[in-house]
Amino acid sequence: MLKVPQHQVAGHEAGIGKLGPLVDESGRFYKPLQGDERGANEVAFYSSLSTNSGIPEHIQRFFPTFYGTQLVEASDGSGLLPHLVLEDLALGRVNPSIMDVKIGSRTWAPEASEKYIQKCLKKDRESSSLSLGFRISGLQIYRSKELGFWKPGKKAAQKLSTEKVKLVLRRFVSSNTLNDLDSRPDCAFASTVYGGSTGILSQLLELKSWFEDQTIFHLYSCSILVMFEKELALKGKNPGAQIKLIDFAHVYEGRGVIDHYFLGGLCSLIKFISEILTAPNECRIEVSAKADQKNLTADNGVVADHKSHTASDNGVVADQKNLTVSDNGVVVDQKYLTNSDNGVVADQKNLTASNNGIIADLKKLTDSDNGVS
Ligand SMILES: O=P(O)(O)O[C@@H]1[C@@H](OP(=O)(O)O)[C@H](OP(=O)(O)O)[C@H](O)[C@H](OP(=O)(O)O)[C@H]1OP(=O)(O)O
Ligand SMILES: Nc1ncnc2c1ncn2[C@@H]1O[C@H](COP(=O)(O)OP(=O)(O)O)[C@@H](O)[C@H]1O
Repeated sequence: MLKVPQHQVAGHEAGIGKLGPLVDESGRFYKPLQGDERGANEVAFYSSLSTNSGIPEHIQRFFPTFYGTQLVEASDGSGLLPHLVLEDLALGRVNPSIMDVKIGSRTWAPEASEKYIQKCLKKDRESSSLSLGFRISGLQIYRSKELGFWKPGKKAAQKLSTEKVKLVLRRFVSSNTLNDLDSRPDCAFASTVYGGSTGILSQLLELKSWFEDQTIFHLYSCSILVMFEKELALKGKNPGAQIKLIDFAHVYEGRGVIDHYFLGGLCSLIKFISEILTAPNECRIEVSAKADQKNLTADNGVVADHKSHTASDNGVVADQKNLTVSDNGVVVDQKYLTNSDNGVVADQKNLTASNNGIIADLKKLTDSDNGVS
């Protein structure tokens, strides 16, 4: 018997007349295949995963197990429809706190249609994607038996300001999680959930080290699902802190190029989580938009990371140089985010001269979005 997942925090939801994922009791998660290339993309990605020698075993564990596709009764009542059959990541968790973090400052693949790009660009601008390199697509934080979960609506979660996103990363591991965002989070579970050799930070760092090398895939609009169980943490037990990569409808071939969008967003997330571990009590709640932006520009992690790559001279630099001259747009995009008032124009002129598809992207970003400074 298939039912609606109890702990879904983002994405399309099953309901009356609504197509969304379903779960069974044996621990399988059925995600309906989108009829267009998104469904085909995701199947192709999962099908290639286990046999792809470029993905080491210790990285394979970050993906849900894939059990193929199956025709099942769709949740919207439209009859039998092919679904991806995946491991149900919430199986065995009683009251999990879950956060869906969509990684990347840009969430559309290069092949996307103009209409789809506009839709994504709007969401990227209106969320923290453009400024932080990631956004919270949805979340639930377990509070207590009496209070249940704090689960802001999907749209509300996505519209959180950059400061609020940082605050939510703290609330996620706090014991004083009331409904309002004004209370100062105590970060009581930061060290057990984010920290330690098996904690979230350590897992994110492992993923990062792979993304520093891998050039097989570019994962647009992919999410990191972050999970743990507060009740276990309270009992002094292992809280089951875990990250998993999900949503591969917009995977694109890497063609020998580093996935800078994903890597940049991942570094940014790592930076904020590291900060929580090093300074769990330093929580600035009120910061003016301008100060916030300054802070991001100077200290956003995406930038810092690129700086450190540059300084470390480890091949990424050469890569970035190639990317710049080969009109890839990634580096320029980073520049755009970093120094919107310098250098970018020259670069964009070069790019425009080369007249490829990426220029159009940059134009969109430039013409209509030069308020990011
Ligand atoms: O339609 P919406 O507004 O729910 O958008 C979906 C997004 O939900 P959101 O509201 O941004 O959380 C949804 O985002 P999340 O997975 O929820 O982060 C996807 O971006 C989805 O696109 P696709 O199926 O991956 O191509 C988006 O679906 P499409 O409408 O583009 O198919
Ligand atoms: N394998 C899984 N097991 C459990 N929950 C999942 C799994 N995959 C996704 N989810 C839940 O469903 C949500 C949406 O998943 P996603 O693949 O992004 O769908 P969509 O393409 O509709 O956006 C996630 O935020 C998560 O809560």
